[in-house]
Amino acid sequence: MPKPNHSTAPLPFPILIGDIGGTNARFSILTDAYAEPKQFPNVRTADFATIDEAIQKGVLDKTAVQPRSAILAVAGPINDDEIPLTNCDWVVRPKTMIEGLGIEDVLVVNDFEAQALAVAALSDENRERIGDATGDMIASRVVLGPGTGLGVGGLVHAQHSWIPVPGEGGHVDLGPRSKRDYQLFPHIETIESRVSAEQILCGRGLVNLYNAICIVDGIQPTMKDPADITSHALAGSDKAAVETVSLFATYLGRVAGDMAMVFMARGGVYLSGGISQKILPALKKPEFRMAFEDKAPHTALLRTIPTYVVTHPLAALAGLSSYARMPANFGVSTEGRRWRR
Ligand SMILES: Nc1ncnc2c1ncn2[C@@H]1O[C@H](COP(=O)(O)OP(=O)(O)OP(=O)(O)O)[C@@H](O)[C@H]1O
Repeated sequence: MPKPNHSTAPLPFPILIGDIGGTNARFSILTDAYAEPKQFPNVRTADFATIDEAIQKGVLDKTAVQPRSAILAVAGPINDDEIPLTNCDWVVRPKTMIEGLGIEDVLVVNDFEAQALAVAALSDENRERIGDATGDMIASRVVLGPGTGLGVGGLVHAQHSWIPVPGEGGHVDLGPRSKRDYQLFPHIETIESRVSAEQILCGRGLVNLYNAICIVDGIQPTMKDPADITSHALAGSDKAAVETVSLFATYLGRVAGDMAMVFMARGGVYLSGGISQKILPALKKPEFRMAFEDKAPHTALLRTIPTYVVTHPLAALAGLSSYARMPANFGVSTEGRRWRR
């Protein structure tokens, strides 16, 4: 019977690497520490009843390589032998995987830990800088990802290693500051009467903010899809959409600046998730960076911290691969989330 195991011994190669999102799951296999990962086509989670079936049909049936271990990044807390995913019906059951898929060792981590691992070493081709602050200081970092929700992960640099810190940073309070904020915030849909950052800084949050603007300005909302709002905003073809994305950039800058202070992220703040890349031109306008730096009494500190949008198409997989190759460079906790035959 497979058992939970806290071993920090390296996982044996070949290693199956998986980034399991709500809509898509992405897989690759690392055959050894030096080889390029063997990449498999994205799997749509809705196309398979279980993750085990998706791994069998989407990966194992397509290669002669039998992985001995697996590292899987999932959206959601890892508290038990059964890990339900936040935005799809799959349940990750490492014990069942070990029994059914010929894998002997499974480590499950949080999706934003994987994103954090990725930003330890991201080359310039895989990121786009926002603002003038530059530098690749070996120092703590933060990643924020507005997508279906708002994920936040810290990457603390301590004792010569990178320590990813999973958390629920997307659920911090977000408060009004400007006169316009005070008009709009009473109309932002709350969660148990609270405006958490995720009520605004994600796909449905964009719609929430757009609706509040329409209410205050007395206009009929015409858009329900976040992608419509951002495309009208970028094209400059709808005034409320333009303001929505401008304020989204301001609020994202505000929360990103807060996270930078919490983690003393002199190494940089990285924006990932489905939305950041799509609104890159809006993030390059002054609002994001102004809000990021507007952190008295620490404005001078924030001015020195670089901010980037992650443009790597498979950043989480890249982060997990770096860890799988060189586990000694990272302080990844395995307690309660590693299972071995
Ligand atoms: N062009 C766009 N502008 C604004 N929002 C968008 C755009 N395209 C997608 N979105 C929103 O982004 C969210 C999806 O984000 P993301 O791609 O990060 O998903 P995810 O939760 O990581 O899931 P998965 O990993 O399965 O893709 C949805 O709310 C979607 O409506």
